[in-house]
Formats: sequence, C-alpha cells, structure tokens
Amino acid sequence: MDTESALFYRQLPKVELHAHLNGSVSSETMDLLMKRKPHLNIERGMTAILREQRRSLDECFQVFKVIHQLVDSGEDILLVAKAVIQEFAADGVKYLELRSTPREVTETGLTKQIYIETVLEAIRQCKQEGVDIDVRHTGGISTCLNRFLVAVDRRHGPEVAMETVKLAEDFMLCSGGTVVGLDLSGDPTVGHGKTLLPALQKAKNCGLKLALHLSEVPSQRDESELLLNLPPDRIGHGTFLHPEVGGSDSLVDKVCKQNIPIEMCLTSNVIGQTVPSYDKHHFQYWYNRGHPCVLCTDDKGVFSTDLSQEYQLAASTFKLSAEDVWNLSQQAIGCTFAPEPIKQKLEKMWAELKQQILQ
Ligand SMILES: CNc1ncnc2c1ncn2[C@@H]1O[C@H](COP(=O)(O)O)[C@@H](O)[C@H]1O
Repeated sequence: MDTESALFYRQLPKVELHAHLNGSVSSETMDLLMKRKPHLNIERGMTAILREQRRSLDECFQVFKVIHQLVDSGEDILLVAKAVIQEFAADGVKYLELRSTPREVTETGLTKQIYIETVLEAIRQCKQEGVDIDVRHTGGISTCLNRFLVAVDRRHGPEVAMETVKLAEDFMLCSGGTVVGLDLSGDPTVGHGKTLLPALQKAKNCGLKLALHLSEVPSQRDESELLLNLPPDRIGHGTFLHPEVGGSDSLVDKVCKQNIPIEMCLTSNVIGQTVPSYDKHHFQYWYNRGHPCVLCTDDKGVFSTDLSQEYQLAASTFKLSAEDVWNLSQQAIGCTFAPEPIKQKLEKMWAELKQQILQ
C-alpha cells in the first residue's frame, strides 16, 4: 500500500462489527503473553498466519486452541481486551463491537462470569483513559465506542449455549447497555444449528441482538434455512448463501427481504480458503445487489490484518472509488447494535470528517 492511500484508509472513520477477542490479539501482545508463560513453549508462528499463507479452516481453529492456552486468566483477558480496543482505535475505528466466548479455567480461578466482567472492565478502563487523554490533549476521541457480544461456541452444544444465553441476558440487564447481543460461532463443520435453536430463540425473546455465523462452509444450507427464520439481526460471513456457490434462491430471498446485513472478512476467508481468491469473494455478489455489507477483520491477530487494510483490499479488488469506500464505512453505522442516540452521534462524526478526509 503506498503511504498516501495507507493514510486515507487509516484516517477513514470505521465501524468494526465482527472481531473475535482472542483472534484479534496483536503479535506485540502475544510476545508479552509468551514471556509470561515460557513453559508453554509457544512461538510466534503458532499464534498468527501470514497474509501470504493459506491454511485449512481446521488449521485456523487449531490456532485458537494455542491462543487460549496463553490467555487463560482474568489478568490475561484484561490485558488483551484493553490492547485490542486500543489497537482498533489507533486504526481509526470509532465504534467497535467485540465478541468473545466466556471460558472457565479452574487452575487460574477464571469463571465465565469473571470472564465477561473482565472484558467489561477493560471497556470501562479504555473509556476512562480515553476521556482522560481527551481532556489533556483536547485531540478528539482517542478511544472508540465499545459494545460487547457474548459468543456461543457451537462445538459446546445446546446446554452450554442455553447457559451462555442466560449469562448474556443477565449482563445485558446490568452492564449499562454494553452487552448488546449474542454471537454464534465456532468450527462450522461441527454440530447442527437446529440443536441450538431454543437457546437462540430465547436470546432473541429477551432482547439480545443476534449475530450468527451462517453458511461459512458449503454444508450448512439447511441450517441457514432454519436459522434465517429467527431471523438473525446480522450474518457473519454468509459465504455460501447464493446459488452460484451451492446456496439457494430461497436463502438469498430471505436475506434480502429481511435486509439482514452481512459481515464480510476478506483476508480471513482467503487465508482459511473458504474463498479461492480476493476477486472471487462474495462481497462482490452482495455489494452489486445493493445489500448492506460490512467489512470486518474477524481475527486481526491470527490473520495478520487490520480494518484499514480490509477496506483498502476491497477497494483495490472491486475498483471502489474513495466515495464508494466512504459510503461503505458510513453504511456500517446503520448495521450496529447501538441505540439510536449513538448512531446519531456516529453519523454526526462522519459528517464532520467527510470534507477533511475525502477532499
Ligand atoms: C475464521 N472464522 C471463524 N469462524 C467461526 N468462529 C470463529 C472464527 N474465528 C474465530 N472464531 C471463534 O472465536 C473464538 C476465538 O475468540 P474468543 O475466544 O471467542 O474470544 C474461536 O475459538 C471460535 O470459536
């Protein structure tokens, strides 16, 4: 990327809606964690995949297992969550919805409750520190607005999913609006979404927004048919929804009629080889239909990317003008799970920055 366009993408105000906390840990933070736990013998190449490399999805999921060994206490979670938020903010992200799967680790005293509380504490501290810096330097907002989605890992089955929904509901009610929704993620080749329907339905009924990974691999057509009836509020990936790649018109109809935004993660999909190359990415299909598409990073640490690079990649691959790129980043505001006043605040921020950045 030449420096001038790199600056444009960095300065572009952005919204990040699909970021898994443990997949987003930077190599700098990983180095710190590895130093703290030398007995694990984990090296850099085990926690991140270079942009040029290709892996099977299964190999990508092995990487998360390694990272989970490094991040296994409340102290670790506070460290990674704060660092990830600060890195997104430094990349020009103005609003971030982080997602993470609460875990329990007996040896360190970590419980799922403490896990979520710690992420919320990290968000609180970043807000506090951001405000402080803002006051001292009067230099614009130095952190981003944050919301949190509690993640259900599909591998753990329906009972754990139901427990997680209950936990998410409790936190939605006592987090002052920070916990806004539920994510369904995990290895898409494991389990079937129909067993998770009661938990997802319960989440929806209690007011949690649903961001569901759908059709990330080709075998999920029936599952997507079923889950789209809920319906979800956003779709993660949606790589194999349309008929050209083995999806169906019925799936496309459901997504379009309900106008469900799709979170798209170019680098992640190409490295994980669910998409053969950038120019074959399904972004093109949905963008050409005028459907709301939100560019996201997925796992910026594991896939060695950041949101500025994802915008730059989409622009160069699909020949988007600066105005198109601007509209894409602005459209993402409407796809957030933020309440109306926050959306208005973001719209105002975009309007104020437009002249300065697009000139
Ligand atoms: C590559 N595409 C993907 N598809 C599905 N699930 C994914 C994912 N990338 C990440 N995760 C989910 O996020 C977890 C790591 O972050 P947290 O420990 O929750 O913060 C992974 O274990 C997986 O469940």
